[in-house]
Amino acid sequence: MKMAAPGLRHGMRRLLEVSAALGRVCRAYSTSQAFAEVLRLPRRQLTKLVYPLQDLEQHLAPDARSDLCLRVFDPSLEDLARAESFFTASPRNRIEYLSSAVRLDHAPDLPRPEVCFIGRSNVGKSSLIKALFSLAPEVEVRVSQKPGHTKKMNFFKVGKYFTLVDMPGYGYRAPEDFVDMVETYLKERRNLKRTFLLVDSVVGITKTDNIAIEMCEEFALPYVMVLTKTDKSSKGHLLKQVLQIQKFVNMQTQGCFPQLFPVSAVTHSGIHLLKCFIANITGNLDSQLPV
Ligand SMILES: Nc1nc2c(ncn2[C@@H]2O[C@H](COP(=O)(O)OP(=O)(O)OP(=O)(O)O)[C@@H](O)[C@H]2O)c(=O)[nH]1
Ligand SMILES: [Mg+2]
Repeated sequence: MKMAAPGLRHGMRRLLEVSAALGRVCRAYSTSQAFAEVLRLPRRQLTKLVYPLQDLEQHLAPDARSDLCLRVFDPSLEDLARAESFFTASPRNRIEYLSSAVRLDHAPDLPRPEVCFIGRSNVGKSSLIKALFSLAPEVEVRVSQKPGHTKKMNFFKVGKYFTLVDMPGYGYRAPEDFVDMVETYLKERRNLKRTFLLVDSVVGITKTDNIAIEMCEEFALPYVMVLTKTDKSSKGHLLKQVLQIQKFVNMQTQGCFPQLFPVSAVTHSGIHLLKCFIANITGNLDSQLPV
């Protein structure tokens, strides 16, 4: 019998590792159908979908790899499967739109931990929330090609676990009362655990983004940078933008989480990891991961 070529042997070992992981995850949790399908993907596709920064890292020269913070938050496939369950609607886990508010004192009074999504008009905030809720298809999240579509703060309840808030965008066609509404919310919302600041990965950090970054820094908010629309760029362009934004975060910010979260609402790349991060920072993962 012929020996398998080294590359093939390596490939087979990987495949065995993946099926072992799949077995472990499925035994540990009643893994949702959708995530079980993700786990069945070939390794490279799985990495691209679930750990997009690790996928990009493979294309970096060895000396540039240390620039990228990609394992500060490094959950296992088991952690990801657990996080999926919070985002899966069922009669026992109701995921629903709660209410909208234009002023903080109109916001629902909820004891649960909250996270919010801010960013320029059209950057993809509502689309991202819609992608996070893909396993809760009854929740309606409105997206539009026209910038300035979301005019109010929209509150969504995720079971008994946490609340997500979709914000109006800043910049072009922002609502007039934007500053009062959003600044007051960010400054005073007591149960706000983390702010996700969305930046368009095609364009990079703009002047308008800088104003929002300065605001987060000034209020000493813990925030996380999410890079949207990663499906629109070539790998090379995306890599260039990611490295530039990473450099900015390393050199010029205090309150920003060091690891970037590239996502696509179209391919769902990075969405599972972000769900897991949200479950973790709201204190809902059994094994709290260091962040
Ligand atoms: N290709 C691609 N298009 C996206 C993605 N996310 C959003 N878009 C598109 O970008 C446009 C704006 O998306 P929204 O989600 O409404 O943006 P928003 O940040 O909520 O905008 P405002 O509510 O106006 O502040 C829509 O045409 C979306 O289809 C993505 O990941 N990939
Ligand atoms: Mg919107």
